[in-house]
Amino acid sequence: MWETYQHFARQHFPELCQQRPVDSHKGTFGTVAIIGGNIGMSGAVIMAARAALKLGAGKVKIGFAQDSLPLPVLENQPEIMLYTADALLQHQDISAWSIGCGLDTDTRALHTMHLARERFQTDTHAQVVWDADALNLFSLHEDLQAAIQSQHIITPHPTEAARLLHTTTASIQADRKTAVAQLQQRFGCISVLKGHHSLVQVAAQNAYVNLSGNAGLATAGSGDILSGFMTSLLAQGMDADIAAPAAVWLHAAAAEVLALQKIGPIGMVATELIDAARFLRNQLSVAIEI
Ligand SMILES: NC(=O)C1=CN([C@@H]2O[C@H](COP(=O)(O)OP(=O)(O)OC[C@H]3O[C@@H](n4cnc5c(N)ncnc54)[C@H](O)[C@@H]3O)[C@@H](O)[C@H]2O)[C@@H](O)CC1
Ligand SMILES: Nc1ncnc2c1ncn2[C@@H]1O[C@H](COP(=O)(O)OP(=O)(O)O)[C@@H](O)[C@H]1O
Repeated sequence: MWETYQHFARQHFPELCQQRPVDSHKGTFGTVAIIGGNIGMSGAVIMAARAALKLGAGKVKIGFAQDSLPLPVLENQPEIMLYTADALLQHQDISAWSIGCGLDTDTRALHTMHLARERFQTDTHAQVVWDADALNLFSLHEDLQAAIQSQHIITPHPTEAARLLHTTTASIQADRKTAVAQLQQRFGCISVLKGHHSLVQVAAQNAYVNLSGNAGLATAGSGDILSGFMTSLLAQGMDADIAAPAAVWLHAAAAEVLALQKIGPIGMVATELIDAARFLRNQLSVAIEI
């Protein structure tokens, strides 16, 4: 039943199909940092962090854009370490970052983005996925865009893309291929335009069209889960130009797995994608001989 997925992944994303080395340890699979989660949207970073952990990252840390921690421990995921965003942005052991889920655009969020700009303007080799309100803040405060490096990934949905390109959602949707190429050119980084048949533009001539997925993905937090998956693959050592399309494909394929199990598309919730993607990734590596 899973052969079609195995076949596709082996052809397009062989890195997703590799088994874990027998002598691996948690350091082998990197440390993820998820920055965002302003007051009322702690759930966004928690979802992204759980997605990163369960897709195989060695360690996962959350940095809440709040003055103090909203909770001392995640009771249903105590493996995840909790910090304020200000504290986590000082850590030196991070393999990959996701910045923006549930961040909001208020003065607290802006303060976090200024700290992020300071860090990534000098830490130029960092792996970063910019998502959600980080993108909205890039639109509102163009000076923040100095943080973006060529190996970074931006993941706007059509309305975020419209804000970034100072146009309307309708015009983005009218010509999505041109829009994603403009994002890549304008921001000089890997660009993902989300939505039905998400597009990934890695370089001027290098676009990937994702055909997996279903409308079950149209649910709150689904993008936060994608951000967690993508950052997890980066932390595990995948190059950004592969991690971006691979995460887009796996995230959408997980929705297909849930639909096959009759958990969706109607009423599927974002966190359900996590175990489905973990299941699928393990299926992909099952029959591979190294
Ligand atoms: N539990 C939580 O804490 C959650 C927090 N979230 C956060 O909420 C913040 C606001 O994000 P939102 O995206 O909800 O708000 P936005 O105002 O940025 O965008 C939502 C609107 O964008 C348009 N849009 C999105 N996808 C589209 C598509 N494929 N085609 C056409 N139009 C499309 C729709 O009009 C939609 O109502 C973000 O920081 C996000 O991370 C959300 O992820 C939901 C869950
Ligand atoms: N109709 C659809 N078909 C395929 N994928 C979809 C559809 N609607 C949404 N998605 C996917 O779901 C995710 C939604 O992300 P986003 O809009 O950022 O959600 P949120 O902000 O709630 O986390 C994206 O990966 C997008 O490509």
